[in-house]
Amino acid sequence: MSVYSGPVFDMAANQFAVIADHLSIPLDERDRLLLPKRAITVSCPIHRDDGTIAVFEGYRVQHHLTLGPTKGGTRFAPSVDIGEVAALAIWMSWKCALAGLPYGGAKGGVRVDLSRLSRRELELLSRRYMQEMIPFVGPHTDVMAPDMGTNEQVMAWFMDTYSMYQGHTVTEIVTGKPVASGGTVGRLEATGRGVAYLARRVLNELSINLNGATAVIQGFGNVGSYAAFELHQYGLKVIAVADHTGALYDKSGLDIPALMHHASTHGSIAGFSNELAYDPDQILTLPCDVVVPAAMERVIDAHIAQNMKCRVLAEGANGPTTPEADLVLEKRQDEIFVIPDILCNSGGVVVSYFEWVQDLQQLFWEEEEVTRREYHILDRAFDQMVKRAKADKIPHRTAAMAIGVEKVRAAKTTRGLFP
Ligand SMILES: NC(=O)C1=CN([C@@H]2O[C@H](COP(=O)(O)OP(=O)(O)OC[C@H]3O[C@@H](n4cnc5c(N)ncnc54)[C@H](OP(=O)(O)O)[C@@H]3O)[C@@H](O)[C@H]2O)C=CC1
Ligand SMILES: O=C(O)CCC(=O)C(=O)O
Repeated sequence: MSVYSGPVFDMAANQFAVIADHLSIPLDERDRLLLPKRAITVSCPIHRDDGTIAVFEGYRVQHHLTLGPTKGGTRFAPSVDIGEVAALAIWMSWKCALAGLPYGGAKGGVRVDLSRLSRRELELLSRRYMQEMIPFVGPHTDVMAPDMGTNEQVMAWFMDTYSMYQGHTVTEIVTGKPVASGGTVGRLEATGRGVAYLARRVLNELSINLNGATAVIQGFGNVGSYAAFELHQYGLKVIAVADHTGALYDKSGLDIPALMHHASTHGSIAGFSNELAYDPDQILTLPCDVVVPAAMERVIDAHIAQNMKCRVLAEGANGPTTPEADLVLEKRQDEIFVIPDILCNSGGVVVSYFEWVQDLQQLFWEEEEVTRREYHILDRAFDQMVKRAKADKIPHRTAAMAIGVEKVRAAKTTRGLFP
């Protein structure tokens, strides 16, 4: 029996089967492409503030090393298990290949409820996780980054722990670090910025006026808040936002800069306004122009997909749409334009790549250059996806993944890994 199981892994495997059928990949090649190269499980003991010892389980899955080091975020959340991490690593592979980055996919995480950790305990856990991973990561082996539940500070602790072990500063071991510790300008905003940029591109192509267009955002962390901010800057009204504490709705548009300030000082959107409180279960089906899921996987099921009333689904989260929902959205593709996750949220890893390149060269770029290059890569991948979808008469997700899988397969084939 495989160690990889669970609904998120099944989803990644199911999507891959669709692509493999579409590309007529022989059955005996499929496991080699799908199953991860390495999966590492570690125990991370820490001394709690009350003097007791607690042990947290950590994971890192490296999907393939064919194109270069593996690359991907680290998630701290109660849901984390090896199946979820493996699925996220596989998606990273198709995402990096679609964007043309010299990486395989990876993902890591610790199963932990952050609401139960003090800042000191979080630092100990972050450092212990990296310490346990030292034999398996490196600037040319596997480069970590933030994901749900981790941020610039956690990346700085990772980098510091690795550097102390090496005896010198190794900024290129992780990306998404603070600029003060070798990070790049523009990484903090990159994922949300990319989501908003692509959503705007689709709105323009659909001839929808940005001024007065409306958006709904689920998740108000790194991705959701910066996507909301950029859409707001473009002139859209962000009419609803949700995080795990609840939702806010204002048909005339929420004050996004004020909400970002509130969320950064209070840790969530709770307490921003009682009058604007709304049912979080209803927000994905609100009538609007753009829906951005930017929280968890599998939030859009077939029922929600059937009831969505948006023109653009811009997937900020990884894996927000179930395969059953994809079948519904395929039938509704003239009504709803799907920008699939591996394209839509790829601005994050694209700018992580720029951060790694800058750290390796010790030559740092201006923000204008970072963002211009990010948008160039997103536009190129978007064009390739749309062209492929039209040519093969397939949904956008199938097209985007087919391009990614083909590139990985071509690299494996030319290196001689297949007979
Ligand atoms: N960070 C990055 O650069 C990238 C992230 N992604 C993906 O984007 C998604 C979000 O990541 P990121 O923004 O970094 O994570 P964060 O931890 O910064 O934010 C996650 C947000 O989702 C909210 N949330 C969690 N559970 C729910 C729920 N059940 N309903 C509504 N909201 C919920 C959180 O609320 P609360 O804070 O109240 O818990 C928080 O607002 C993930 O799928 C991640 O894999 C993809 C590419 C890059
Ligand atoms: O920035 C990176 O390296 C990875 C970001 C990430 O985890 C993702 O794209 O899902």
